[in-house]
Amino acid sequence: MSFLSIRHLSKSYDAQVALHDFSLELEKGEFISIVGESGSGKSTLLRMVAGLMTQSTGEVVLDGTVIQNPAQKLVPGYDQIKLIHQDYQLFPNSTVEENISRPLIQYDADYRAYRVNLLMRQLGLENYKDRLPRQLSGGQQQKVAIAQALAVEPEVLLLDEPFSHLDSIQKQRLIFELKEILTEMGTTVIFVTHDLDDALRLTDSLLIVQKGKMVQRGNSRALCEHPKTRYVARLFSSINLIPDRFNSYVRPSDIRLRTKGELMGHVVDQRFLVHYNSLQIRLREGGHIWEVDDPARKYQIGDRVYLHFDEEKVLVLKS
Ligand SMILES: Nc1ncnc2c1ncn2[C@@H]1O[C@H](COP(=O)(O)OP(=O)(O)OP(=O)(O)O)[C@@H](O)[C@H]1O
Repeated sequence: MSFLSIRHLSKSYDAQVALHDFSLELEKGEFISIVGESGSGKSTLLRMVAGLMTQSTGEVVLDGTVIQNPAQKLVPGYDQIKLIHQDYQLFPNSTVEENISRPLIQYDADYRAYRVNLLMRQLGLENYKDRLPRQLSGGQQQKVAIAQALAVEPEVLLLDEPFSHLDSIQKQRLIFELKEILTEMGTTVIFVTHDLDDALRLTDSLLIVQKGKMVQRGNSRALCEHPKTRYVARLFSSINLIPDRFNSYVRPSDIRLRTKGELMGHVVDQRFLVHYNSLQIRLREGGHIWEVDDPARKYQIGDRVYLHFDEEKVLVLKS
């Protein structure tokens, strides 16, 4: 049996289904990122896994124990399962050190000091230990909230877009640091986000949700090369609809530009990106605009180009 089993979990709010028959098995220490657009049921899922929301159907089992929901448990939630979201709440009149040590109040003082110092060191908070939350940046406050959640060494950590207040450099650094700490602790992690790049910084193990349903699970390569739906395909890059073919698409990176051929268009816009120029090309046939990579940076606005792609690169996708 897996360490964490989520079995046929569903949640409806009145007539609206927020999560539909969701199942997932995770081993101890496994990381998974769940990617889905806003409203796809990610937060609802995590709150039920943490025992903070009552499900409509299904159950969550952690290491053989059924997680009780708020209708069954007087004080909802578990020390073994911590949920961190972007609207963390620190104690405003307590220092960084006090905030992190609060959850350890019932532990031995030596252990408490050891654990708080370790977390402050791991998260680079040592120089701020005597500051109050309002004297910290958003990123530092977020680190304190993470340290607070990790103080009791939870077995499962649920991350609900906790990095959205941070700028991208801070976010990349924090995800990298967190990955090291959580791997060392052997924590099982579910990270939900709408941002595929963030998801992949934590783990290559992905699960995609759409409208409350799991649509696909796999590593980034499998999902990029064999997406089941347009939404999954578009997480990796834009896709171009092939004229006169049913639900068939090709990625900008799978198109080659030539000076002769059948599918003709004109470059109408050009953007410099790190590894290539991104071109907008208006097809002669049907006037569709395609996005195409130009790695040789050869073509300019106004140029006539011919577009080629291999048949094996064509993606046939459901909506
Ligand atoms: N308390 C509630 N009452 C009624 N509907 C709700 C409630 N909470 C969430 N919903 C609805 O359930 C659906 C799933 O919401 P949820 O917050 O789980 O999605 P999400 O993927 O986490 O979205 P986001 O990324 O925007 O946080 C949405 O359509 C939302 O409007």
